[in-house]
Amino acid sequence: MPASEAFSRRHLALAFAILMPFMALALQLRLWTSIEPLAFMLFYPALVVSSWIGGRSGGTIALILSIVLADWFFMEPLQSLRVDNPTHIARIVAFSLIGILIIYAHHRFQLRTERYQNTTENIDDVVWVLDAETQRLRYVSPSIVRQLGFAPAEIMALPIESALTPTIAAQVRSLAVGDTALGNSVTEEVRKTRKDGSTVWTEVVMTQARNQRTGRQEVHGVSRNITARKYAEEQLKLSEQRMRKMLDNIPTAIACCTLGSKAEIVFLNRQFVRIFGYSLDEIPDLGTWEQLSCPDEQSRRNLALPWKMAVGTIPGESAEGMESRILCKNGSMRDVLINADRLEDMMLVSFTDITERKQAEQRLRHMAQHDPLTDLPNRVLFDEHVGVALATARRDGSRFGLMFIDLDHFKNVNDTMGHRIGDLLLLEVSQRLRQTVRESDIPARLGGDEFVVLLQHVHHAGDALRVAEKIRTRLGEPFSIENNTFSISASLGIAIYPDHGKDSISLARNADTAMYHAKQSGRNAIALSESGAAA
Ligand SMILES: Nc1nc2c(ncn2[C@@H]2O[C@H](COP(=O)(O)OP(=O)(O)OP(=O)(O)O)[C@@H](O)[C@H]2O)c(=O)[nH]1
Repeated sequence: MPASEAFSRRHLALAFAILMPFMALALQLRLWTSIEPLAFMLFYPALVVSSWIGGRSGGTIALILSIVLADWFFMEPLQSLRVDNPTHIARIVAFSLIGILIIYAHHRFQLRTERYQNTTENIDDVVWVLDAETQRLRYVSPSIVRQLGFAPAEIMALPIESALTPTIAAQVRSLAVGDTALGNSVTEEVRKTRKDGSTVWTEVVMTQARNQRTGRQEVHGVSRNITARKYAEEQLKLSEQRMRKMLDNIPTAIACCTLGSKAEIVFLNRQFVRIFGYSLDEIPDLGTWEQLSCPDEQSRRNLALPWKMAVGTIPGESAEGMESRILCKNGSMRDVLINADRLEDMMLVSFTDITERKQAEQRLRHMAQHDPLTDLPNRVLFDEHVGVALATARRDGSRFGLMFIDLDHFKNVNDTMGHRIGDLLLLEVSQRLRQTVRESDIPARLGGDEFVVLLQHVHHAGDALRVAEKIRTRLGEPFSIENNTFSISASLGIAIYPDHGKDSISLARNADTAMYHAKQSGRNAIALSESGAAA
């Protein structure tokens, strides 16, 4: 009830209490001079005030008093009242008014009492009032029986530490010394022990107050049973802890981020930190993570794409399978497969480390395309390069050359110095080939002692012949392998696109034939294909 309303009601009641005796006195002085007026002057204020304050008992007193008053003062005169006498009519009206006011006041108090009792007795919350000065509970609502198993009287008899718990008692004390005009309020959650020994969680809201009747400082409290909510919260916390533990122990790196445009990262599992080296403090949002982990535009796009795709999906759906290369904090690169799953209010992005798988794939691919002894491209890869060179030359109208190289009498090396020295010689030959040709030219080993070089951007046959001569000279220089110094020679055959063939098969055949001619001419020689393009 607002203070101003309480103030006006109280003053209205007091005004009546003062006014009515005077009114009755005036009437009595005129009509019943034989009765001592002061004798009933006391009854009127008593009647009004008892009804005003008293609730049920006050109402009962008011009723008894009104019967006594009516019987004592009104019955006899009423019988002698005469309606043709204006003074008598005024008396009847005045006494009726007094009666109505008493009944009205009593009715208001009954209503208020009932409302108050309904509120405090039927709700599960416990309402209590503490006198700040005595530090004792002045009122505890009956619902305390349901909440703690104690009767209100039992609780009120206890010191506040036991009745309200030491935490609440401390809060109450600090509120009690504060300025009540501020109406400060404190909320605290505490666990209390019930009479049967079980525990109950309560949320206690305490407010400074001043008793309007007595003017004493009080603390009003409402204790609400929140055991069910606490249990649910604890279950939720446990389930969250379990979930985090599970996420921490899976081999996939996980990042959870918000759905907003900033995509703030709210959780990283242990595997994420272990793989990439970044902690949550270092990558608060997706933008920062992209800047740090994606050195190039393409990987940045690949990293962000699953996020963006999943944001557009409905909760529960996911965007899968984008591969990206991530730069880790320690400078190493990791290949990851990124999946994004949209949850209700956030995004769960998982990174599966596929670096080893990628490396294994790379190794297999390399093995399938390279010669194991010299690590030069093998026939498979060489054919791919020739295919690309053909497409480019056809488009640009440019030329390229195919050069076949076969070592002369290599069998002798194997036979005289052993297969191992033969292998080392082949390795050395491959290195000399690499060193002699341009970066853009592609040497390869077709098998045995047969090598081939793809000569890119040849303007005319003379260019290819010059390279061939360089190779022939370089291979003719002495080899020094495991304290064995010896010399070999090689025969080389050249075919130029499109002069000696317009496809890879005819080019290869013509280069091989030219090489055969070089052999035939006495070895350690170079021969240019003599075949025309039609051959
Ligand atoms: N050490 C070694 N020898 C190989 C390898 N592959 C093939 N060879 C040998 O290389 C020799 C190739 O000989 P050919 O090219 O037929 O004949 P050549 O002795 O070189 O004589 P010309 O070619 O006629 O000058 C054979 O003896 C093969 O056994 C290899 O990987 N390592």
